[in-house]
Amino acid sequence: MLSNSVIYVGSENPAKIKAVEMAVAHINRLEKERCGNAFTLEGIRVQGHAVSSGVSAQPRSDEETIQGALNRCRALKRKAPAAVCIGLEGGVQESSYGLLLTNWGALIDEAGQTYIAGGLRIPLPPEIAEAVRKGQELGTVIDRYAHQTNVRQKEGAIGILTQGYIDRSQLFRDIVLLLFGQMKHYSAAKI
Ligand SMILES: O=P(O)(O)OP(=O)(O)OP(=O)(O)OC[C@H]1O[C@@H](n2cnc3c(O)ncnc32)[C@H](O)[C@@H]1O
Ligand SMILES: [Mg+2]
Repeated sequence: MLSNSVIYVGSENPAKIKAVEMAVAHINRLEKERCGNAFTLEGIRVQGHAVSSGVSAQPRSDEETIQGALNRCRALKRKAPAAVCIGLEGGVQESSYGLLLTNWGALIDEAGQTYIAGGLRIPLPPEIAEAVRKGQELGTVIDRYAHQTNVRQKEGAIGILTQGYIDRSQLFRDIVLLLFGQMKHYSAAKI
């Protein structure tokens, strides 16, 4: 059990906050099945706070995207030193297979240990990739592509490009599970 009853997320984007809530619910279900009461997040509240990512609005490499996730959780940790803080960041990465959609997360635990984890990645279609390479934000380009508004706060580019088989919250949920999983693994008996 965490001593602090709030987990902070460095964003007010509902897709990201929902992702952390989904991860917490998944862990509680899993731990109940395993009767592993040592690691429960029962009763934990998830709270979003807008903080600066400290990188460009559209990170263009894994390095920059990881940095953005780290900056977000470090900014939160300065505000709430005793809490678990999470930063989630979307970005793109150039490859010989096209421009890839990428997502990264970072978590600082109660003891101050930092963990990072990456998410699923798929190539962006050439017309989206071209617009992003020219300097536009993916969030803007995907809205135009999907004839929708605020896709980034809903199913995300991943949801649009996979017909909703995987949406942005599910993608970030898995990243958050990788973060909590590592936290549990490396901090073992402490929780
Ligand atoms: O309020 P914040 O937390 O900043 O949420 P955001 O939607 O802007 O998300 P990010 O800053 O993490 O994403 C960086 C950029 O990549 C874009 N992006 C990344 N993944 C996306 C997705 O799945 N759908 C739409 N836009 C995405 C987003 O619009 C930003 O321009
Ligand atoms: Mg942003």
